Amino acid sequence: MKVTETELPGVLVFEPRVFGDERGFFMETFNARRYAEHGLPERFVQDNLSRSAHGVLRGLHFQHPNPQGKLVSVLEGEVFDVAVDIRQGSPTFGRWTGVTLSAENKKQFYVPPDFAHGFVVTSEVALFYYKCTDYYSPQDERSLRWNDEELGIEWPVSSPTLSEKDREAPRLSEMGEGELPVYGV
Ligand SMILES: Cc1cn([C@H]2C[C@H](O)[C@@H](COP(=O)(O)OP(=O)(O)O[C@H]3O[C@@H](C)C(=O)[C@@H](O)[C@H]3O)O2)c(=O)[nH]c1=O
Repeated sequence: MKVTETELPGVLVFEPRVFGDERGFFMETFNARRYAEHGLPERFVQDNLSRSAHGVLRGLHFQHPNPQGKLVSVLEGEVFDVAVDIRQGSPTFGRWTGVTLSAENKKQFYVPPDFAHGFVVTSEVALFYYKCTDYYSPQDERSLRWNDEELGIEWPVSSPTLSEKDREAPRLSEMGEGELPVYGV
């Protein structure tokens, strides 16, 4: 398994080993012991699957309190996936990093707890599959504006399809007292 660090400490790209043969291929999509060697928690408690059409953008999402770390991947199609450091006081506060995930490249992206996460679909359809370190908590879920100028995320799609919640999401500077996580807490 190849593991690549990004410019945001803790945000990692995994490329699992793929065993191809005349039947097709085999790969381990998660192995608690091996992923823990790279700092991931051994315990993931919820798995999610979403299907989206080309140009759909889901995000930027986070839970506070009760944050979720997410190990995300694509089973069909292709997305551009983004993690944003929203921890107040972090040396990399407000910075983002992104990676193309596809069924073909089989990359996985680890977005640690307290980072905002989002993706946009660049193929006709995408099946997006991810593991979470904590449970969905509707009262704690928050959305951050996908095109906040302060973040300057270079999305490959200019007029994405958004949920109502994501269309109305506040910018980072508009987040209220106690709505953002604090670095090191
Ligand atoms: C995320 C989630 C949603 N739901 C329900 C609530 C709602 O009625 C419906 C659709 O929810 P959403 O619109 O929030 O789905 P979606 O926009 O796909 O939300 C997801 O976006 C990506 C970017 C993430 O990082 C995820 O953590 C999650 O926030 O599914 C659950 O029951 N459990 C869950 O874990």
